[in-house]
This record gives sequence, structure tokens and C-alpha cells, in this order.
Amino acid sequence: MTTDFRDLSERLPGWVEAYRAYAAEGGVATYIPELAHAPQRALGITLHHRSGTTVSAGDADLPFTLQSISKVFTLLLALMDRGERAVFEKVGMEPTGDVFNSMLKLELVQPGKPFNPLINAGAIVVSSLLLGDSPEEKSQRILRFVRELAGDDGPAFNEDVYRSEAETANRNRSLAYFLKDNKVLDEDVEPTLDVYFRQCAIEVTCAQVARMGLVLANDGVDPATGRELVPRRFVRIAKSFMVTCGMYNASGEFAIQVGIPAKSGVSGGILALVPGELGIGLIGPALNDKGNSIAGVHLLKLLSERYDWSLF
Ligand SMILES: NC(=O)CC[C@H](N)C(=O)O
Repeated sequence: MTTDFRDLSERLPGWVEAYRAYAAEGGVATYIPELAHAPQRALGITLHHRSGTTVSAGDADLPFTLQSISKVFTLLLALMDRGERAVFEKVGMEPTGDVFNSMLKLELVQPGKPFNPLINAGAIVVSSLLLGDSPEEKSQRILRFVRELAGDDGPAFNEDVYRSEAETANRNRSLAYFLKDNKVLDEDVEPTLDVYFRQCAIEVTCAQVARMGLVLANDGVDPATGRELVPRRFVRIAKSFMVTCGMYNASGEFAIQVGIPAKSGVSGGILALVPGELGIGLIGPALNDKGNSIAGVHLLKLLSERYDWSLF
């Protein structure tokens, strides 16, 4: 079934207002100090259809940082830079069932290769594989790629969020040193983390994220120009990871309740897509106990049920 955009544009503002109430049951992330300033009750969404039609509601213009959503795009870039074999020599293809910054399985399963590219350990390794002579060059390449998919030069590094994370990231530092010790990470720890913190701090809006989702929904082809931005095979890999690992250790539940590829970040952002049809960008900073936007997940469940989005 195709989504009825007329029905959607009539009802979406009301749904968003009603669903803000869920924020009271969650809380904004505070372990990156700068994220603690986010407005708890904010909720915004943009849906971008392949035909070019977009619908937005609520706080869709509220800027937020990509955080873990960036992991999808560094994975795509690493696949384009290095090819499938080189990437999957360093990182696995399986969900962990653990929280995104867990250390647990790195030591349990030898040779210490991260289970997948969407957990922090996996994403840090993926960032180390990107082509570029310096952390600055790698970061600029990521930013350029994000802007290309967003169809917009708006995305930029939020320096405050970047600094705030870089100054406090004891957990990510320990993951990276552990990976280095296991020889899974070949590059030096600090320059690699610098790339990782910068990609997480790319600031976007719902419309930009919806456009990025739309390119993935469209198998890597820019719907406006017909140009292939990402090979279809790599988009398929990214969408598969989004379904199995994109919502952290709530990915199974999300597949049952919503049933579409999605990736969340601790800023409360979610990128989602209905294959062949549309891209979604969402922000709702209050998180549930698994670290996903609490109101956002409820809203996506409602939309998926109403417009019959589930792939399953
Ligand atoms: N879940 C997330 O969004 C994690 C990203 C965050 N920058 C971190 O590494 O902790």
C-alpha cells in the first residue's frame, strides 16, 4: 500500500501534539553533557516521498546531532572506499543484544572483532577504515557525503557537542584502546576517535535526515537527479543492519512493532525509511530505557500501522 500523503498531512500535526506526552516517561541523554540541554518535550518529524512531496509536523526545524545515525553513513562510505571484504574482515554482521557501548562480547568472542558496524566498537573500527590522510580530511569526507545525501549544504559540525563528547568519552576511549590492543584497530586511537566524535556531532534537521533516508529507500539513487550516490548492494547491506541492529538492543521489538529499517541516535534522532517509497527524519530528545526516542518510537508505530508499512 502507498502512504496517503493527504491523510498524513491532515492528521500528523495532531498526532505529534498528542504524542509529546510520552516524553514525560523518558529522559534526555546526559552522559554527553551538551546533549542534556535538549528540550525534553520536543517532537518533530518530516516525511519525504519519492515523488518530491514532503510533510512535516511539530519541531521538525529543531537542529540535532546525528550521533549513532552517522554510523550508517560511515559504513556506506567505508564500503565504497575499501570494499566489502576489507570492511567485514574487521567487523561482523550480527546483532549483540547488548547496549550500544558494551564491552562484554569484545572479550568473550575471539579475535575481539566487534559484532556489527552499528555498535560503538564497530563504528569506531569502520571510521578508522575511511580514506583520508588526516582526521580532518576523513571528517570532511563524511560531512560532504552527508550533505550530498541530504541534498543540502546545511549539515555542519556542532563544535560544542563535538568538544563535549571528546572531553568526556572515557567509555569510547576504553573501547578503542581495547580494539587497538586486539589489533582490530590498526590506526592510532585518538585520531580515530576524533573522526568518530565529529561524525556524531554533525548537526541536521528532520528534513535533511528524511532526504538521506529517501536516498536509501530509493536504492542509493538521488530521486531528484537520477544519479547513483551509493551502489545498490551497499544500500542493501546498510538496510539489513538497520533492521537487525539499528535500534540497539530494541531492534527485534522495533521490527515487530514498526517493521521498517531505522537507525536512532542518543540525541533522540531517528532516520527511517519505507523502501521504494519514502524517507523519514524524526527528533524527540527524551529517550526510553534502551536509548531510543520514546515518543518517536510510539509515533512510528502508529504511522506504520495506519499506512501498512511493515515489511514483514
Ligand atoms: N547511541 C549513540 O547515539 C551513541 C553515539 C555517541 N556519540 C556515543 O558514542 O556514545
